[in-house]
Amino acid sequence: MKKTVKVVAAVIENEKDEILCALRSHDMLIPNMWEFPGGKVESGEQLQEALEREIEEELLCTIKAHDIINENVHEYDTFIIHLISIKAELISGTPVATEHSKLIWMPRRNLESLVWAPADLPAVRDVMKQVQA
Ligand SMILES: Nc1nc2c([nH]c(=O)n2[C@H]2C[C@H](O)[C@@H](COP(=O)(O)OP(=O)(O)OP(=O)(O)O)O2)c(=O)[nH]1
Repeated sequence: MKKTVKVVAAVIENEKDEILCALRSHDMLIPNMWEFPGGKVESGEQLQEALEREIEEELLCTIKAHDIINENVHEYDTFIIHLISIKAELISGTPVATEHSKLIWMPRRNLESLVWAPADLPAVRDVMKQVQA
């Protein structure tokens, strides 16, 4: 039976209506695909708490995690992912790619031009549909 992993991912927007996108490096699982940065939820952790920790560890900046935008269960060849994409706000610092090969701020309307990890596509569509408040 395939293992299911619970992953939280941050949809961080800047003041120019651009979204932070991260390119998985060639030596990561699901290599060379774009994702919303984040990682696995540890046992006993709240979703928002897990996301804030992962971003601090991976991007060396502080975010505040808000509401869930999309939840998607996707079956990869070797595991099943329960991906929870969460709206988040940059509180301090500048995101730095410590594990990813690249970070970019992408205008919301252009998100679909990137090659996303397959599990992310429903979240990407939802993010593109959201209009600026
Ligand atoms: N972070 C993140 N992972 C994603 C996304 N879409 C997607 O399929 N994944 C997959 C890739 C990985 O197999 C898994 C998350 O693993 P990870 O390597 O980012 O998480 P982690 O930092 O907690 O992992 P680890 O190094 O502790 O093993 O989920 C996404 O948008 N964000």
